[in-house]
Amino acid sequence: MTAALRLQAVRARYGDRVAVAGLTLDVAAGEVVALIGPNGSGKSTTLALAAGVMTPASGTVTACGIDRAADPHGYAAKVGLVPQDGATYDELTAAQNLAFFGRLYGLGGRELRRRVARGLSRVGLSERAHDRVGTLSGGLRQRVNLAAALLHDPPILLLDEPTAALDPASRDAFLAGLTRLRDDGHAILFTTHHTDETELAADRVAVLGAGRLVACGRPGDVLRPRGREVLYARLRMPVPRFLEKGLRRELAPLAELEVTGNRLRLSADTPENLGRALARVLAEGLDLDGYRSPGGAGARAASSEKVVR
Ligand SMILES: Nc1ncnc2c1ncn2[C@@H]1O[C@H](COP(=O)(O)OP(=O)(O)OP(=O)(O)O)[C@@H](O)[C@H]1O
Repeated sequence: MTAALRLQAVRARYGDRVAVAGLTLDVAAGEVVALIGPNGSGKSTTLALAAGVMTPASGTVTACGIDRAADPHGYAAKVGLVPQDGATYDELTAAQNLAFFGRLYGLGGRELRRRVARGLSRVGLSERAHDRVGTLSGGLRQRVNLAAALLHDPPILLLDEPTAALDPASRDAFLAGLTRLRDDGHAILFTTHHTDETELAADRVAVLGAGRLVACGRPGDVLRPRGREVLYARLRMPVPRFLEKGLRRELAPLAELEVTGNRLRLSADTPENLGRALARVLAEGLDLDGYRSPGGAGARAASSEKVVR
């Protein structure tokens, strides 16, 4: 695969503090790469470098073959950024926000109106075009941010913790939207603190530690301890805290259970133990909407007969 975004031996510092210490990373067209790492490991700085809003101390950054140092305007046309705190104005409507960003890219008149309408439709917000962004839910606001980043049709999309403020259902919908953009051929780099998101939405995960790439590969290979089986399921109803605690204790000999919002994650050392643990979860009366094993064949309907032998 040819790289759409290429960071080569990039270093960046704030004063004396080195934030990125010689990073080489490619993202191909039609690929989603998740950037993870502890606080302060250089994720946001890497995105700022990739977005062309920060100049590296050394190394090169190219987007679709355009060198950011040689042609900053040409480079900017190739990348769209959704910053960590969003970029939209609460007092403006969704359409006014997009028009504002369009003008920054030199668009105007009929072409601007066309792009704004298309941008809103692309993220499913045509109906809310004239609502002030401050009145929208976090998930809808994030979709306006996404439409703003895509207004100039960049082939490369960069997102800094795009799901941090979203509830689990909005997060799933947002990640599904990223997958669609990936399937349309976009190269996508996003940062996250949630490893389950990398398994669900990313083709590769890049792990940063102190500004260096410490691991890079398929999420299952990089993040899952060898030989460990993982399964995700969506719950139709939240699990009461006391039940979650009791279940976690009961499952401990077989599997580890994690519940985040309406998402449940089970991991075990063998497929058999994973199946037994899932059977216990179902026997407990937990209503699952669907389950998915990242290494497996994808989403299937939840049903005890299918998995418990
Ligand atoms: N504006 C700044 N001025 C000085 N130092 C900074 C600045 N921004 C970041 N740093 C430092 O650079 C390093 C990398 O920070 P960065 O924000 O890129 O990490 P991060 O992995 O995104 O962290 P987080 O997960 O907390 O968002 C850290 O040591 C941080 O303290």
